[in-house]
Amino acid sequence: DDGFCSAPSIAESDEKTKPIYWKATNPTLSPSHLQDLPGFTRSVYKRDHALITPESHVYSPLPDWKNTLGAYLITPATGSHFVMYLAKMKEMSSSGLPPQDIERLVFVVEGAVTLTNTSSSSKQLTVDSYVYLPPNFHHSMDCVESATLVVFERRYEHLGSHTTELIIGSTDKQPLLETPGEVFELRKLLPMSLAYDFNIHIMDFQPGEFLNVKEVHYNQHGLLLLEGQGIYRLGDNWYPVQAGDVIWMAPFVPQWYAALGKTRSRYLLYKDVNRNPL
Ligand SMILES: NC(=O)N[C@H](N)C(=O)O
Ligand SMILES: [Mn+2]
Repeated sequence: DDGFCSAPSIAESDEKTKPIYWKATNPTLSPSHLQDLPGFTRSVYKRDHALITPESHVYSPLPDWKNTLGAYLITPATGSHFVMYLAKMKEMSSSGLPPQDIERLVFVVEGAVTLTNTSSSSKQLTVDSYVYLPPNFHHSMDCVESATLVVFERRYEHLGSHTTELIIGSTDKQPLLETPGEVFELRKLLPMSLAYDFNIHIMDFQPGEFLNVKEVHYNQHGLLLLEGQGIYRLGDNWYPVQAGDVIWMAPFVPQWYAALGKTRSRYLLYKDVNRNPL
C-alpha cells in the first residue's frame, strides 16, 4: 500500500491467528526469521578464513578460571598463531593465568572486572577498557556480578632486548591515527614500538564507508564486530555480518569491508606486527 517493499514484522500473537500453510506463501528473508530456521547458521569455516556467528558459539568451563565459561573461536587448529576467545564471567568469578611465555590482551565487552597484580593497586576495568599483560606477568581478574571479555593470547616473540609493559587503557582515550587513502577512523590499543609483536586496531566506519584497499597481506587477523552491520569480503565470498560476529583471516586472504545499515560499524582487530615473517 505504501508503494515500497518491506518485510512486515509479525508479532507472535499474530502467528497464532494465521491460517494453516500461510508461511508457504508469505516467506520472509528477515534475519530474525532466518535465525529461527532449524540448523541455519551464517557460520563458515574454510582453509583461509572463518566466520563464527553467535548462534555457533559453544561455551565450556575455561581451564584455571573460576565460575567462567569460555568459547575459543580462533586457535592454532584454525591455522592461527594466536587464540581468541570470549570469556563469560559469572557472579564471584576469577581468571586463571595464561601458560608460560604467553602474552595476553583482554578487552571488556560487557560488565566490569577488577584487575589485581603484584606491582600496583587494583584497577576496575569497565566496558571499552582493556589491559595488556606481558608474558609471565602475575595477575588476576575478578568479577562480582558478570562480565564478557574478549581475550587474545599468543607466545611472545622476543626481539633483541626489547620488553613489553603492563598497559591499561580504554578505546575513547586512544588518539585517532592517520589512515592515508582510507576513510575509516583508526585507533590502536597498544604502542607501535618494536617491543610489541601484535596490535589491536579499533576501526570505525559510517554506513556507506568501505575499505579502499582490497587488502592481501602477510598478517593474520582475529576480528570481533562490536557495532553495526555490513558486508565482509573474504577470498571470493561475500558475507553479511553484524555485531557479535567473529572472523578469522589467515595470511594473504583477500579482505574488504563495507559498512551498511543505519549505524556506525566498529570492529576490533588483532594484527601481528613488527616481526620478520621469516
Ligand atoms: N581487514 C582489515 O580491516 N584490515 C586492516 N585494515 C589492517 O590490516 O590493518
Ligand atoms: Mn587487514
